[in-house]
Amino acid sequence: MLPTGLMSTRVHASASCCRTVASSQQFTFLRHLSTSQPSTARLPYFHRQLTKKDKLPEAGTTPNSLTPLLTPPPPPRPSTTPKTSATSDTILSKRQTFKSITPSAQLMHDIRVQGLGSKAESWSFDKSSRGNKTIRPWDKKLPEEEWKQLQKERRLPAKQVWFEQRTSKVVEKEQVKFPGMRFVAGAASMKSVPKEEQLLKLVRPDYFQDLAEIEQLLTEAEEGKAGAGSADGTPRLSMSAVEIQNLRDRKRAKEHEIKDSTLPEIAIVGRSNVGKSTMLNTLTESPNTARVSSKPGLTRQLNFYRCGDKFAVVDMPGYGFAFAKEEDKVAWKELVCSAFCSSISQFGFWDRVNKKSLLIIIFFAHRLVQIEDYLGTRKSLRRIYVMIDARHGLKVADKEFLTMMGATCSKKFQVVLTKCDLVSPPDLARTYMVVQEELKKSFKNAMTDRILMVSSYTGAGMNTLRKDMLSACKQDILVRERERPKSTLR
Ligand SMILES: Nc1nc2c(ncn2[C@@H]2O[C@H](COP(=O)(O)OP(=O)(O)OP(=O)(O)O)[C@@H](O)[C@H]2O)c(=O)[nH]1
Ligand SMILES: [Mg+2]
Repeated sequence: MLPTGLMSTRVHASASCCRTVASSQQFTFLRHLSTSQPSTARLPYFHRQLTKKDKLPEAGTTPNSLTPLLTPPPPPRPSTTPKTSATSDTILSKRQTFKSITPSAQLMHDIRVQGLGSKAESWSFDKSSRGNKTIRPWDKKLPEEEWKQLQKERRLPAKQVWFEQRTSKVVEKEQVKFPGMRFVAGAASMKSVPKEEQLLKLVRPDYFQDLAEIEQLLTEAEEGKAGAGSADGTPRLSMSAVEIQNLRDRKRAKEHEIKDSTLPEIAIVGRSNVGKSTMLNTLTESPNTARVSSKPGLTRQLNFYRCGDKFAVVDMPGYGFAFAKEEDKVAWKELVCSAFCSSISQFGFWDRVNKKSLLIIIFFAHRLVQIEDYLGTRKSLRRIYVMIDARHGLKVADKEFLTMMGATCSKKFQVVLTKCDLVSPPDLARTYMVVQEELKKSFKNAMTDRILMVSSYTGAGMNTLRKDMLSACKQDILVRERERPKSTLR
């Protein structure tokens, strides 16, 4: 278990300044030390200029246009402004401040034990004929005694849990392997971005049969070929407009029924490219569950993955313009602001913003509406997992999204730090503490007792995440202990 509160933090303000062991509140203050300095300290020159302007003319001196010519030029500003060493030293860069945080021993221990962090893989070496090979504890089959001994020494998690494995059969078309449960999302259907109907199919395949029949009838009716597919081969009369309308209504009702599923759901949200889909693949131990790309924006719809009759995981499209070009960002912002103020035609947007930008903004706006709609209205939603890149912590896009989510949705959310294999353990611990502090300060719906950390590449932290997901859905199907999961990425 990870520590609940923020541990005491030592901040090295500077080489000359004092070393402070700060409490959580002090830590927050000191972290923003550079911005909380008085303006004189940060901008001495401009401050002087401003105070000069504000000064009233002295008594007896009248303002004269010639005065500047007659009065001797002001003495040149001393080039060596008495920069107080304390001032320059106390202005810490963001990076310095970050590095000055001392992670707690407990947090470091948890990170090491879970195998998180970039150096976590080098546990031991095996000198073979091919050279040195890194052996991780979960690579070798440890004898029971040795395993227990390691657990005693707290070098391994006290309890490693796994889903019950019901079948070890090769994955079939319609069943993606999920340890212990049948995953109904079809690996084949996920190869291309599925249409809405296909997504619905992923939620409730049995419901979908009826819908398919209705759709078939509708297409036939619309094409004027009703009866062509009747069982006895006798042609039927073509449908009237009222009958077609009835069919449409039935279709809509069916879709609603599917959409308002009562199956507990877990939503995975996060910035584009943060690793949501990859995490789902590692969770399911199948590289084909969701499509993954190094380019942001691959997942474009809400993808429902049903986990037997237990719960469903919803992989969401990413938010944020993390990888957009600067000019595109400006164009989007401009467009969004102005679109709220007035109609497009009035402002002549087509002339000012290129069409590509417009399409992109519509694309992102549509996504946000989609996500917001889902999170705000879905009754069966049990928990939201917000993915944050462990290398960057909370970014502006994340904060904006969480604020928006706080306004529309009262559900609790759990933050998960992803890509933990790319960060060194101390930096990971620091990010953990900074994110936890920020969440405590600004987001009341955040679950701040602990933040989960995972790496989809090494599989580290996945068991904890699985446990958390199951407890969110009130499932108690954790029965079998197992070693660390294998990574799905080669
Ligand atoms: N090193 C490392 N890379 C990762 C990890 N997880 C994902 N990636 C990489 O990050 C990139 C993006 O992964 P995706 O899973 O497609 O990201 P996403 O959040 O689903 O992106 P969108 O669908 O665009 O919202 C891929 O190139 C992955 O290989 C991880 O744990 N470690
Ligand atoms: Mg994705």
